[in-house]
Amino acid sequence: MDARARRRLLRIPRRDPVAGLLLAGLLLAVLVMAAAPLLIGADPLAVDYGQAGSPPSAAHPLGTDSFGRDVLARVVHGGRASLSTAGLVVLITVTTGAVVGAVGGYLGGWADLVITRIIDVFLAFPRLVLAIAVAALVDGGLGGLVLALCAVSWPGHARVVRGYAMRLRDEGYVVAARCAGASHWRILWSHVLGTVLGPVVILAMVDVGEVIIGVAGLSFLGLGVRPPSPEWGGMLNEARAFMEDQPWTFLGPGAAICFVVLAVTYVGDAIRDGLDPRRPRLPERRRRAAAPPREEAPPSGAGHTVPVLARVRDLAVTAGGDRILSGASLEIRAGECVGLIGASGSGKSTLAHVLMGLQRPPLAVEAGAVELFGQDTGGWGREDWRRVRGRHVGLVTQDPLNALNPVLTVGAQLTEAVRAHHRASRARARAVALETLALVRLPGPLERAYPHQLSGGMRQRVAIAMALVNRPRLLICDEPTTALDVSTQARILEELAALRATLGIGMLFISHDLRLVTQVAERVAVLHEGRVVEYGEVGTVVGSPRHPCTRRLVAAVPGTGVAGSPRC
Ligand SMILES: Nc1ncnc2c1ncn2[C@@H]1O[C@H](COP(=O)(O)OP(=O)(O)OP(=O)(O)O)[C@@H](O)[C@H]1O
Repeated sequence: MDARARRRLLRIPRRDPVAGLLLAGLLLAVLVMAAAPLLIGADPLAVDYGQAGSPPSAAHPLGTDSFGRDVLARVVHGGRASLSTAGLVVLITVTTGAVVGAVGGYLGGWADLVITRIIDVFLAFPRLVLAIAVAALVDGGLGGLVLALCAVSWPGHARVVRGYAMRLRDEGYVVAARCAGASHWRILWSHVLGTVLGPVVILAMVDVGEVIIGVAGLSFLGLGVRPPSPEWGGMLNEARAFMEDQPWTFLGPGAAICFVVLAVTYVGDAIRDGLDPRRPRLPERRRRAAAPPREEAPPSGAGHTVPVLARVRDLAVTAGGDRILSGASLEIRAGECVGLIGASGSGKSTLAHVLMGLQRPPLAVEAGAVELFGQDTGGWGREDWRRVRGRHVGLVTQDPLNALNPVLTVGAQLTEAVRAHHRASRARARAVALETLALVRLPGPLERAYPHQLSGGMRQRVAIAMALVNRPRLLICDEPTTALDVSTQARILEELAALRATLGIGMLFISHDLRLVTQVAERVAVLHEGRVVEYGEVGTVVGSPRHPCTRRLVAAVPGTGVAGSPRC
């Protein structure tokens, strides 16, 4: 677990005081159970018929049962059996499920087929019925109970882990590890199991509650811990006959089961939320009170009265305490192209995401403002952003394969994009889609192609068509040509410039290559460590760069003759 995850875990009691209290209660309960022989004087097995069925008193705070045994001592000692059995079951099931699921999902083929069939067989039976059958078959007291609960619990874990492993199998870093010659077992251990560990631990926490109920349930049915040894489920079973006359005999174990199951489940949930770096630290946007705009932004086409399409003012963005953007400002006017340039990690994509309202926790806007079409986006809600994204602002990213759905044809995706914003018939939407394909110089029949059937350049054109299909007023291009070869890059740039002229749209062109920016942009903003350090006409910025970072970027363009500092 990395330091950030540890910090997030330690912050849980502050973020969620109820979880903190329940965790403290659980730890206290475990401590009391562990030190039971020292703390509780009464013997949980000592029978005293003279005291049988006594109500709670100073000598017996939870009363005695029908054999005169101290209920408090039995609850505390019984908790040791319940919790240790549950812990053992969870440990075995999580390990088995993770290993089996990871092997099946990662290896695929016959191994996966056999594993999934076995999982299916286990999952086909109702959990409790299967557990009862196994426990009855083994008839081995505590050992049989553990075996029965493991038998019904591991398939659920295996199925979840298998799903993760199948996805991870084709992840770039796993493929890279394969290409580097790593063995299957090494990849399984460090890449697959290492990655699924987080979700598996969370699943295990949530499972603890269910297993405690399982232990209690089987013991209640006489299939677990054997009398006279105390165990919560077994105690409930014994108390059943005396429920009306001696209610205290079932209140103790009943309350213990309820508390532990509720506390473990709640704390498990809180840990899952706490470990998820995408969860917000505060309810989103609590800081901002501005009313969201209910009016749709002005439509594209004739009649634009707002010259500035986007304005970013002193934008400060953090991610879990780290500053990503600090006081970034720029504006994009209708019809112009602004280049945003900076070294890797300077915050370019983050700025683009904030402009599209796409930032997710841990990224948080701490200060400053983003205006789109003259409106402050600070108070916009999900629906406001949905109406603007794709309709008035389009985004083109550097990886079109990620932006396109692999199982839908190009035509279907373009049509869907039109219909997301317009009440257009399928035929009308298709006509717009074809028109847009022509605009990016792709032939109409391509609408029937799937993304994987296209070349990199064609895919990027489709991604541009997707961004333009609703004729937005502002296009954000986040390194749109990075993944392309030089000649395709040049063609795409020419086409973007032509489209800008034809459609009259404003454009933010993000790149780390100043040469590209000078080809398409009129003005350029240089981003360095989250700050716009230089902003102006391309000719001025390139001709007489003032900031060392700009000088470095300019120096990297052959033929400029400007000396740059060693580091940007
Ligand atoms: N979701 C996130 N959580 C935490 N940190 C993030 C997140 N997104 C971005 N960052 C951090 O913000 C910084 C800027 O990232 P960003 O992707 O905006 O840079 P960039 O200039 O676009 O880089 P590149 O040119 O390499 O794409 C980086 O240090 C990155 O680690």
